[in-house]
Amino acid sequence: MIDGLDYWRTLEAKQQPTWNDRSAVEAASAQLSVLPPLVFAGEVDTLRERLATAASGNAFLLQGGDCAETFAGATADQIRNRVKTVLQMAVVLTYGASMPVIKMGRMAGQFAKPRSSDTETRNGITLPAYRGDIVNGYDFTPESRAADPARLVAGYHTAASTLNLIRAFTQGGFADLREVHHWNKGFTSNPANARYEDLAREIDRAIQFMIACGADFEALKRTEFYTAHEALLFDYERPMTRIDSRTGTPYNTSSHFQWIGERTRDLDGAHVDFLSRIRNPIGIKLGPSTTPDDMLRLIDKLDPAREPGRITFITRMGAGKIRDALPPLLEAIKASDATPLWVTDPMHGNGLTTPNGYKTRRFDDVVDEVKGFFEAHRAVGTHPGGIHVELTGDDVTECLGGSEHIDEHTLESRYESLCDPRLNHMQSLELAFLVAEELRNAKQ
Ligand SMILES: O=C[C@H](O)[C@H](O)COP(=O)(O)O
Ligand SMILES: C=C(OP(=O)(O)O)C(=O)O
Ligand SMILES: [Mn+2]
Repeated sequence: MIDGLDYWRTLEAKQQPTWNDRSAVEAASAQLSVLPPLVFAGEVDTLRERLATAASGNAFLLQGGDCAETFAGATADQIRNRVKTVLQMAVVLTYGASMPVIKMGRMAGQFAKPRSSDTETRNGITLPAYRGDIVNGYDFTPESRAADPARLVAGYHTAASTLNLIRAFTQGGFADLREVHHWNKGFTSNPANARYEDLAREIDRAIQFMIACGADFEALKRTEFYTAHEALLFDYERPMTRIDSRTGTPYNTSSHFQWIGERTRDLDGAHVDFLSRIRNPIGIKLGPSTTPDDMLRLIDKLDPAREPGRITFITRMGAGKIRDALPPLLEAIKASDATPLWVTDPMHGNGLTTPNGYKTRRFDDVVDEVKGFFEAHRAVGTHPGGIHVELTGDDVTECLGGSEHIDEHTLESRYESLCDPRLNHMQSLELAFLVAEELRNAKQ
């Protein structure tokens, strides 16, 4: 009989690749199962406590990173730029919220993608869809698009080196608050961002005040930084799940936090069952069709003990729908004994394809969904606890609008994402300033 951590094997597992060589997959999984864990269970417990603080209205979660990390993109420059962007956003949000901001990258493991279609057709030729670097290659050839089990182990090593650099940056002095603030001054001194100058000046005064008071800036040279990805691919997530020697309970050591995607959150499906059995804090994406009943049943299955910090709902409703779709869910939670953390993903409900063929999103729609999220929480009296965005620290042109006024034509110049469009460095900072304003209003 199969039970416990392997019970998912008896259930429907959606969005898995078609591997042609099952024995090679089993060999790769066996190899992964004896490689060192990427995170320590004690760090995961600390994160759960931090998220509990956010769920109770006393902290804010920032999750950001690529839609699909790539092996080629795991360079020092690109990792640094992403970490830097998250740190820059976090300073602005900390000030706006007057609360600690929990920093979390969609990094060091965000390699597997669910797709709307199993195949892609170009010029009459049909091949398997790209499912992320941990499964197959992006090049449109039969060889590259075939699922390759060797990529499972390559994914682990890429995650390990990415995480190593993240730890070095965030513990070794790169995260120094004064330095991060200095970078933000560079952003607001650009005339295109003059609108945010006042807020930047206020933050500046706050830091000068801290310096004058003799605040301990040594401690502010380091920061906690957590990793997260969608727990999609069983042949990676299962072997990375280990029994913690301290407590005898299972932790998925591939990252601190994993989430279940909108396409795989079926109550009776394999993903929900597997994640119900691990100790990590978990996220669940909720799209606009989610009913209060779906949501409450997910809580019963994934958090029967109602443990603070265990569940984060990441809503991705779309700017046009959030104001109608979110309040009934918030009301249902208010009337229950559950205390999830609420986070907005203003990206995945706002996709569109331009006539020239680019998958994109409008910056204005992203901002509008964030505003709708705050409005819904204000109306119901619940805590808008975080934001989840697809971003990069590079100057790509993938989302329309923002202070650089990226238009359909400009998308062609630097569109690099292999899956969904990301906010670029400037757009990410601009969003952070706008969210900081919302947080300030929410407090008033
Ligand atoms: O990142 C999310 C999904 O993988 C993505 O939105 C699916 O995109 P598709 O509709 O192009 O498959
Ligand atoms: C696949 C994703 O989102 P969702 O499951 O919300 O569509 C994602 O976060 O990249
Ligand atoms: Mn995506």
